Amino acid sequence: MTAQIPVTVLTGFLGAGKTTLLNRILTEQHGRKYAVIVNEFGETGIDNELVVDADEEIFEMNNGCICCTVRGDLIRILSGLMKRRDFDGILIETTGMADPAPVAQTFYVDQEVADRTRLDAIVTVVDAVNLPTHLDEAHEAAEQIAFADVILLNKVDLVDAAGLTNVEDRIRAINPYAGILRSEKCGVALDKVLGLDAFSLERVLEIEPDFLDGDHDHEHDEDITSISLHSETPLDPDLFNLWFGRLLREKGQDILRSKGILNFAGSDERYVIQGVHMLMDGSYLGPWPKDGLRQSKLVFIGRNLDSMALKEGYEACRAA
Ligand SMILES: Nc1nc2c(ncn2[C@@H]2O[C@H](COP(=O)(O)OP(=O)(O)OP(=O)(O)O)[C@@H](O)[C@H]2O)c(=O)[nH]1
Repeated sequence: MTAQIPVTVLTGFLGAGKTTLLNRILTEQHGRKYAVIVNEFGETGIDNELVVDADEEIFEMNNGCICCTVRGDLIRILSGLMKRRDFDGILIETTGMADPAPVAQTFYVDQEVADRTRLDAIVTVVDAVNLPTHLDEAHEAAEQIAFADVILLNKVDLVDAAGLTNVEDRIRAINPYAGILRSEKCGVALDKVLGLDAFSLERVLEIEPDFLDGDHDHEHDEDITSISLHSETPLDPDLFNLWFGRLLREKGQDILRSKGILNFAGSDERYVIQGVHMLMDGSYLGPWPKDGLRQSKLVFIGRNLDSMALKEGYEACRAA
């Protein structure tokens, strides 16, 4: 019998640091090759462009949540990968809104996948700043912690010691078993997150006795939606930063996550903008492809999103 390929699921709420961890894994010298599957909540894929340009092939699954409508896609991608086997492991980055249970279920209830792969661990990245709010407002945040084999308590640079203890207490109340590693920018030794052989079916059955029954009945917070904006006209960087900064200051409670790749007038590089609630961050990512279209794309995920106002605000940032 051929060895089962280990699969690591990277999960965690919107903006916690999953792509940061994925990039860390892909850039570090470990001599292993990974197939990477990235799933996003918004219909416009941004993450595949934010994942470092490593040798690894990236399979993108957009327009739906990995735990719901696109599970068939996941099985298809996994089946295709199984035929090749030219890699040592599979990494799956879920959307920030995913419930990890049905993702884990795929590795047990689909026979072909179950025979050829082995769920090594569910690694949950936690945003030390926003976890308390996320736990109060979205049940997915608690599910991601409950199913974790390892938890990265990330963004420790932004929270004081008392705040970190408080967040750790909340994590422990949901999952007393998983190891908690404190991190800044997901800077942990990779042997603490990969090759752990940590996923335990028994523990999962304790949390969810019908885990092996196939269909997983779960609901998402219907209030959380996404809006994607696109344009080919270059944007004025000053106008954009002014608008975006004010938007997050005023609506950052409701705008849980924002991210984009922008075509700024006067620059040949792609500009990446990142927002997690009110915190924003931006940097140049490298040149646009030589003969490709320079299309800006911006995605908002949150509650009560006013698509008209967002569209108008964005369009007003066009360079003259
Ligand atoms: N200050 C600080 N910022 C961080 C840290 N880790 C990640 N970030 C920033 O947080 C933002 C979100 O990080 P990502 O890695 O894209 O988060 P994600 O979980 O992949 O986000 P989604 O996939 O959209 O849910 C980015 O701007 C990161 O640079 C950290 O430890 N400290």
